[in-house]
Amino acid sequence: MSTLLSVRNLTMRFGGLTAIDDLSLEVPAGKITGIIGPNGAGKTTLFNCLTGFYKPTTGTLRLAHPKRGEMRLESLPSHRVARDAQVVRTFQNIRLFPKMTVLENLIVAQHNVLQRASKFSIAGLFSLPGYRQAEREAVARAATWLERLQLTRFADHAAGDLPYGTQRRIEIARALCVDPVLLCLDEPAAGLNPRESAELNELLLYLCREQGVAILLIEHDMSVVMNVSDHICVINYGRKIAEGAPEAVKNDPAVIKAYLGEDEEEGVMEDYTEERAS
Ligand SMILES: Nc1ncnc2c1ncn2[C@@H]1O[C@H](COP(=O)(O)OP(=O)(O)OP(=O)(O)O)[C@@H](O)[C@H]1O
Repeated sequence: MSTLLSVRNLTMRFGGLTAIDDLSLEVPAGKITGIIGPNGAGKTTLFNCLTGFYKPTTGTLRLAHPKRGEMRLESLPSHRVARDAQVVRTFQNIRLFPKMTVLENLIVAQHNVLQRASKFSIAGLFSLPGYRQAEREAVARAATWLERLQLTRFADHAAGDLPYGTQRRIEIARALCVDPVLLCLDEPAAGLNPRESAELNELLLYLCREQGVAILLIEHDMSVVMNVSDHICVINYGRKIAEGAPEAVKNDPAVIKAYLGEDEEEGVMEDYTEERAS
């Protein structure tokens, strides 16, 4: 499988604090790559560097865009990372527009396409045919993803009135509306109950296996990350301490030590995984 994203020697400093420390990793196309690590390890900072929220102190982020060729994410502003590189993220905290309907949330996400079609207001203002066509396509794209994610029945509900697990699913549907080349999910299982976590597993596997979406997944819930990831990269204090298949990573002494401290026995990570899964 070809490399989609290549992170090389990434460092991000905030004053005297080094949140990411010379990190290198490869993200393959069409696979799920898990990023795990204890609190404060630098996981979200990595996403912030990838998506243009932070400009890395040093290092390169090369995206092999299937249509545009190589793109250097570290030099793009955040709106261009989403619009041109099609690297899209969700956040730890749900950021839907709670009073808008689910369908409206998914249409707003396509504002780049609609704005272009509106010729920056004039065509939109007069509802010219090109703009109406773009609007129809935006609604159709939203309806497709709502159906694929089994959310159609909620299309006209206010997003903020829906259960937490459903809102998380809507956030993912919204991100999918911009046809991501790489979908970055920041703790999508946070706040979900075990049934919702199991449904999330199915959804992530469906997106990857059936829709070919490459996913970069930050997750603390081991019942999700260990079950769906093809490859896991473990970071601690901004440095990569292990990587590999889930089975290898969860038995890695450096990972067990990072999560549970010096004195724990091997295999506790496995117990932890099973405990979270049950
Ligand atoms: N804008 C910022 N200014 C200063 N320090 C920051 C900033 N953003 C992150 N940090 C620090 O960088 C380190 C890594 O934080 P980050 O949020 O990336 O960790 P994380 O692995 O995502 O943690 P968690 O699992 O708790 O979400 C932390 O020490 C954090 O306080």
